Amino acid sequence: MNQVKTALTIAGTDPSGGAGIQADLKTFQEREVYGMSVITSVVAQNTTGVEAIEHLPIDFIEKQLHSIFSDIYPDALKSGMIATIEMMELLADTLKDKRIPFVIDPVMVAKSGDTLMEEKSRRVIRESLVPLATVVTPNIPETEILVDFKVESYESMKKAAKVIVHELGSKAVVIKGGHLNGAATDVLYDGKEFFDFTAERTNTKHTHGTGCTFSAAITAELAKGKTMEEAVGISKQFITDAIQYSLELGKGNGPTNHWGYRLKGVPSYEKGE
Ligand SMILES: Nc1ncnc2c1ncn2[C@@H]1O[C@H](COP(=O)(O)OP(=O)(O)O)[C@@H](O)[C@H]1O
Ligand SMILES: Cc1ncc(COP(=O)(O)OP(=O)(O)O)c(N)n1
Repeated sequence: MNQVKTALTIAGTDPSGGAGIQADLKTFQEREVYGMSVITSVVAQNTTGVEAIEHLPIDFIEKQLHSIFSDIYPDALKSGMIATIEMMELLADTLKDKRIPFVIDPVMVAKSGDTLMEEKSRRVIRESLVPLATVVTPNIPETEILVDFKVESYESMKKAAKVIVHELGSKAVVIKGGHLNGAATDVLYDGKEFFDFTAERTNTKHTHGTGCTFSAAITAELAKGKTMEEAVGISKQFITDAIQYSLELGKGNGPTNHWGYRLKGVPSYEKGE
């Protein structure tokens, strides 16, 4: 019997390979699920920033979604760069009756400071997509836009997590602490319990694509049937290793290393410890 699990990413591109669709597909491959992609926007970007963006016509995004769902139905999916209100509405309409894990990485602004989601769409994502999510994975600035208050501490991360689940309607949320100081602590809230995932902060500027890689790993693990707590735990180790062994490529912020975990030998989660 064919046991392979499949995952779909719906996102924008990064021709330099560190973020977006390219990072998602590399992560799916490393996490041993069959990866598929629907492209929303083609982005001319590299390790130094974004040069130009072309959004694909909405009917063409719809055709790509149809190609996937009419043929290889994914076991889980994630969305990344969904820049316009039209794209959000299309996605909400397509996914409303799909009973598979849906991970939303609410990509708004790249680390380079370039805008990846139209300003007016930022609030719309709360009503159109977040209620459909199995888990949302905002970084600190994205969390602040979703909840409308400042998030500067562990306590305010927990307060924001409650708002995202109980008021915005996502089943769970992982608020990523990469933008705060000190240890890199992410907070998972599933509507009942909080779980902390903490790693030592790696002192590097080569963190291009961390959020995409982390959310793609969570998607892959959910596709394999892991619980949310297991999926986030495995993905936290995966992204920590990818940052620790990140690549000094390009002239700006180099990409994370998707095979970083292999450089450490067999990680404990692979040994079933
Ligand atoms: N320098 C770092 N060292 C270790 N982990 C980090 C570092 N920067 C970010 N992370 C982790 O990487 C993941 C992605 O977080 P973040 O960089 O905040 O996302 P985004 O790319 O969306 O801004 C989180 O698990 C976060 O804790
Ligand atoms: C097409 C595309 N999608 C998302 C991002 C943002 O990626 P992220 O993982 O948040 O990392 P940074 O690029 O912000 O370092 C992107 N750049 N491009």
